[in-house]
Amino acid sequence: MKNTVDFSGRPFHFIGIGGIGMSALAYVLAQRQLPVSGSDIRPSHITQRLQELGAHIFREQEASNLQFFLPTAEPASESLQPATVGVGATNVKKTEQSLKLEPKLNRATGAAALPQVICSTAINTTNFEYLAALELGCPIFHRSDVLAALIQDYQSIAVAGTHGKTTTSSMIGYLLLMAGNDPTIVVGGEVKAWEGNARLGGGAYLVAEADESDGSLVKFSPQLGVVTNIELDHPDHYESLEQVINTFEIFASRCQIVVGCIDSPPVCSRIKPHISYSLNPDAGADYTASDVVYLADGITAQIWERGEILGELNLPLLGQHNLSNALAAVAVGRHLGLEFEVIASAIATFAGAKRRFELRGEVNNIRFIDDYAHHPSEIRATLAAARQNSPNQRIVAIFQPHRYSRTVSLLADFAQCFNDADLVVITEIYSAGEPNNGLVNGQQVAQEIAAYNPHAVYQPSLQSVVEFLQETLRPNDLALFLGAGNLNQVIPELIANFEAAEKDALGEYPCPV
Ligand SMILES: CC(=O)N[C@H]1[C@@H](OP(=O)(O)OP(=O)(O)OC[C@H]2O[C@@H](n3ccc(=O)[nH]c3=O)[C@H](O)[C@@H]2O)O[C@H](CO)[C@@H](O)[C@@H]1O[C@H](C)C(=O)O
Ligand SMILES: Nc1ncnc2c1ncn2[C@@H]1O[C@H](COP(=O)(O)OP(=O)(O)OP(=O)(O)O)[C@@H](O)[C@H]1O
Ligand SMILES: C[C@H](N)C(=O)O
Repeated sequence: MKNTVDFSGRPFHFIGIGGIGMSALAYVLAQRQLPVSGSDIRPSHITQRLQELGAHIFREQEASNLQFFLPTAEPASESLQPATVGVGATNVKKTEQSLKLEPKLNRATGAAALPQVICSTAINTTNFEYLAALELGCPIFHRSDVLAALIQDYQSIAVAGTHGKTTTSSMIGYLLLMAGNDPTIVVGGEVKAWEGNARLGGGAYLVAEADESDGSLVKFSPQLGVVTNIELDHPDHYESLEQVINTFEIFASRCQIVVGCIDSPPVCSRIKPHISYSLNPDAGADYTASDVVYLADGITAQIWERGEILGELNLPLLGQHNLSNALAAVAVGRHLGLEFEVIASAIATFAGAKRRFELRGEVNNIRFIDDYAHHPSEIRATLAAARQNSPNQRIVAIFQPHRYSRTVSLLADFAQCFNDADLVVITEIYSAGEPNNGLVNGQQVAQEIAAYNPHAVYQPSLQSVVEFLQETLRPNDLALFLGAGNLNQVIPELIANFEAAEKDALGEYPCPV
């Protein structure tokens, strides 16, 4: 019999628990008082938050982690002995410390004691903890199997699309929260309103992000599906745009109702949404906007529903791409029966998700902004928003290409998406766990961009980026950090350095005697 995810009390053990999708599920299950544990090779504030909830987090990823679920702590069999194992780049060693761990988990007997092991796509089949779970006979699921089961448990809204999933799903979750529906929310980014990427509510609705990167969104059967747009973004999984479209068609066929943006040609012609939205008032969509005014701190627009005006929307986000995301949220809210006034007043206070055009600080009239853009269309949209918002500032775009597969496949598009930047800094490619195929590197990306924007330079490392920007940034610059990897780690250091330099310049520090 095919295993089904058991929410009745059997333990969950997440391999890769610190992932943005994995941790959201782990959070909700832990909040539902289910036994949750997991491991991750990268401790973070996200794993720390789960630990504070009582989840058992193993800092090393090794076969013996699973021994702690067995009623007796018999030494593992020879084949499981993880004296020294390699996990990815991490050689881990069973340590005395780990033997002292006493899991705060219920100790059922026999097979029932074994946890349901949940794996991220980032966990490959050579992972020793995964292999140990297989050998012990644990039920093994993918992250999407747990999400699919949760989606079945609620009146669910699943937000899919190549770009804008996290922003749109977070906005929908937020407006349902503000409307008093107490939703459960599972998204791919961190949102201030619920201080993270997940929230357990007591209401009937679940709002989830439906990730297409590994094709697993075809498992979901939500009442309401949203498709924001469709492009090729994961050549590591899809051979062509046609394959991406086919996957979204399967997803859409499993939704009772589909809300879609018909400004995206494949959504318009292939998904054919039941409820449509468009930035073009003449496109004949069910929802659209007119009288759009782009302000310094957001956007106002008149919102229309099937030819009738609903009223004014004040969106505290920048860029027409976010107005498009907001139209999706309005369409969903209206479909769920909310008054436009309730929707508009909620969206007016939506602060967005972290790392989505997030202002990290301002020093000496230099603004430091963090954005998750890692696809040419996302970079183009975000630079257009920055240019619109700051027509008189010098825009310095610092971009960390993300995945070798995406960079080589979309190189021609990356070359032409930085035209709105006055200066472009390109770093070495962030692997995201991919092997370096040797087909492309950051310097080549900078060279390709320079053919269209002559002010493109290559700074290979995060340290060289810091040194370069300290010499280059000047008052009235907008420093826009673009990427989904670890580039944004340099922002706090840069801000601190500029603050120190400013204090020096103001003579606030006594001169050394
Ligand atoms: C790989 C993958 O499918 N990632 C997607 C999945 O997150 P999750 O499944 O949690 O994946 P992770 O965030 O990438 O986080 C993965 C976690 O796994 C650890 N690790 C990784 C390797 C290893 O050997 N051991 C080990 O512990 C590692 O340290 C990290 O914390 O779902 C999210 C929500 O939709 C997507 O945003 C996310 O990125 C998609 C692609 C995108 O938005 O395009
Ligand atoms: N509707 C949109 N069209 C194009 N770009 C967008 C759109 N919405 C957001 N973006 C850009 O894409 C970035 C990622 O946004 P978001 O995280 O909401 O999308 P996502 O689909 O969850 O991303 P991913 O799946 O790649 O992690 C944003 O920081 C912004 O630069
Ligand atoms: C950023 C996106 N989650 C990727 O891994 O490509």
